[in-house]
Amino acid sequence: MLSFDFAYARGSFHLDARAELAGGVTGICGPSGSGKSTLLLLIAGLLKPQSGQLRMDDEVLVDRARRVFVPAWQRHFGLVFQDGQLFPHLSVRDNLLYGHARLPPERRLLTFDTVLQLLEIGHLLERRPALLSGGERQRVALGRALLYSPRLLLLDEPLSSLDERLKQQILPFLKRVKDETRIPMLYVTHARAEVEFLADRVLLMERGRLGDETARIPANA
Ligand SMILES: Nc1ncnc2c1ncn2[C@@H]1O[C@H](COP(=O)(O)OP(=O)(O)OP(=O)(O)O)[C@@H](O)[C@H]1O
Repeated sequence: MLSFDFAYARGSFHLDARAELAGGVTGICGPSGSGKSTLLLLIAGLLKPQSGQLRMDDEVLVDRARRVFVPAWQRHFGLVFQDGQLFPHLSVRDNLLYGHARLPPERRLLTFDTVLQLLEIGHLLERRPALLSGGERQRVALGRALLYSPRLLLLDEPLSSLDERLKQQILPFLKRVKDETRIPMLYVTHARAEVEFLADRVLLMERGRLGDETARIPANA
C-alpha cells in the first residue's frame, strides 16, 4: 500500500495531493500541466515536497516534519518515462542487467530469461540503444525497470511517443507484467484506451490536486 499526503510548489504551480492506494494498476489522468509527472517525480524521490509524508507499506519514505527523506535509489522503485532513458554507452544486455545484477538473488522477482521472453527483446541484447527503434527502446526500458524487481513501478506516458501499431504491441506486455508479477503500478496517460485496458482504478489530477478515487473512467481523460 502506497500512501502520501504532501505539498510541493514551483513558481506559480502548486501541488497538494493525497491518496491511499492498494496494489494493482492506478491510472492517473488529467489535463496537460496539471502535475501528473511532478507527482511521479515526488513519489520517486527525484523531487522533494515542501511538506508532508509518503509511505510504502510500513516504511516512512518521506516525513518532512521529522526530516525523513529516503533518497530515490534507496526506495527501490522502477521508473519508465516517455522516451525510455537508457544508458547510451551500454549494450541492451548491460542496460537490462544494470540494477538486476546488483540485487541479492532472493530479491529478484523475475529472471532475466522471463523478462526477455515477456518483452520479446532477446534478439536485441548486443545492440546499443541508438540502434533500436522507439518501441524496442521502450520495451528495453520497461525490461530494465522490471529486472530491478521494484516494489512499485512508476510509468509516465510510456507509450505516448509510439505509433498505434507499437502501442498495440506493448500494451499486452504491460498487462502480462501486471498479471504475472503483481508489481503495483502508477500509470500516467492521456489515453483512455490504455487506462481502460490496464487500470484497476483511476485518479484525476487537476491543477495540482488529485481527485477522489473513482471506478468510472472519465470520458475526457
Ligand atoms: N522543470 C520545470 N521547471 C519549472 N516548472 C515546471 C518544470 N516542469 C514542469 N513545470 C510546470 O509544473 C506544472 C506541472 O507540470 P507536470 O509536468 O507535472 O504536468 P503534467 O500533468 O505531467 O503535464 P503533461 O500531461 O503535459 O506531461 C506545469 O505548470 C509545468 O509548466
